[in-house]
Amino acid sequence: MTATTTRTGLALSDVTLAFGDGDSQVVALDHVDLTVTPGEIVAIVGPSGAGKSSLLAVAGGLTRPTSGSVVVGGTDLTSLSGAALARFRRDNVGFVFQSGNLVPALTAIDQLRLVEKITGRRAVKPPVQLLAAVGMADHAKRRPGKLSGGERQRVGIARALVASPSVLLVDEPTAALDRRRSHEIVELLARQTHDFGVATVMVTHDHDVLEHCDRVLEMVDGRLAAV
Ligand SMILES: Nc1ncnc2c1ncn2[C@@H]1O[C@H](COP(=O)(O)OP(=O)(O)OP(=O)(O)O)[C@@H](O)[C@H]1O
Repeated sequence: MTATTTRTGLALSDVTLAFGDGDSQVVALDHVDLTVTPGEIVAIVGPSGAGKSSLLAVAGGLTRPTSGSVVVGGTDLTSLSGAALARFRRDNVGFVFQSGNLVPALTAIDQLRLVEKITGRRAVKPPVQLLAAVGMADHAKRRPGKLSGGERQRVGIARALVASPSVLLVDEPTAALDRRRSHEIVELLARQTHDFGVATVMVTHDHDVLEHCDRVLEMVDGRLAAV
């Protein structure tokens, strides 16, 4: 069996996330069900304050839901204690943020090697190959200050794949990019999702890039619905 068929992606079942209580209670996620299979990229759109970032935070084990279950690669995150959850997240969840979130002092290749060092695990593909897969082989020795926004985003995507995560969570990856680069980045995310068999959830305001995704869902008032 390949790694793809043994993994189970992401499953959120009846997830609710509430902040505060009484009159001031805010329900950020309201009985959300979401299953993303390995090799599938799902886009989440929706108005500001609808709960999109909350969904990513809960799916990645950064925030515990008030109720419901979150299963990543077959493990129920709600069953893990703090330290175990942090370890699990490090080894199984990849995050890609708006601007790449790279370490300024490190070259592109060293951003990837740092993850190998921190996790103590060798990447499934060597860092050089991961950089080549995102079209950054020629820029391996450059630091973020010498890269464009799109290039930084590519390195961020390669870095998120180092630990061979079950789940890739992507927040507004095209916010800092022009139209052409936005298409390139989301096409790349979709290709890597399919090639690596990772279950990807991407939050975006950019309706232009939705064509590259396997499924589009809309979040309104903490609820998810098909578009
Ligand atoms: N730590 C918190 N404490 C209290 N309320 C919060 C907290 N985090 C988020 N919220 C509230 O939960 C709701 C959902 O917020 P969330 O950031 O998930 O929305 P979003 O769809 O990502 O918005 P945007 O598109 O503006 O980033 C909002 O009403 C927000 O004010």
